[in-house]
Amino acid sequence: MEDLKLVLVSAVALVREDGCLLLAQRPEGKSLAGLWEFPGGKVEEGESPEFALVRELKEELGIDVDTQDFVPFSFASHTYETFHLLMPVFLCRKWQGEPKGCEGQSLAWVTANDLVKYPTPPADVGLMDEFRRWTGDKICGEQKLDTF
Ligand SMILES: Nc1nc2c([nH]c(=O)n2[C@@H]2O[C@H](COP(=O)(O)OP(=O)(O)OP(=O)(O)O)[C@@H](O)[C@H]2O)c(=O)[nH]1
Ligand SMILES: [Mg+2]
Repeated sequence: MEDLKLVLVSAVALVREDGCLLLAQRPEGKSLAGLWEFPGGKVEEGESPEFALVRELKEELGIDVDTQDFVPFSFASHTYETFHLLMPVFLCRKWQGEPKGCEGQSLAWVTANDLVKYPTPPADVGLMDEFRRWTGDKICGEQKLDTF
């Protein structure tokens, strides 16, 4: 267990003006295929998590983002069978372009309430709960969706 390699993956909660969150479905042939995840990918040698995310969002979704528009949200630390995943998750509400599944993956804009209908990788379960709470706080705190 202690011999597992640490894999650093950078991911993002892209939140639309109406408060919906973008989920991407892992394509056939990849590990955890069919499960719904935060867009992102592995941080390569010499990259910052933010830069890796800018690159991944261009490759996977065809959108342009500015690292200044990333706000740290949370992170996952999860032991899989063959590696340990450390995944910072940023929040981002501003980007250029319309997200598309550039690698053949399906995309879905999901309300916080509907997140339960989208099965996620084991590492993401707590993060989805956290996102739901975060959204609930925004609405219950008399702040309307347009202040997201
Ligand atoms: N992007 C992303 N990866 C996640 C999430 N949750 C989670 O366990 N992972 C795991 O993180 C690992 C790396 O993600 P990835 O497959 O997106 O990496 P990548 O884009 O660089 O793809 P590649 O390695 O095929 O080039 C995978 O084992 C994946 O299952 C998540 O919410 N988003
Ligand atoms: Mg990826």
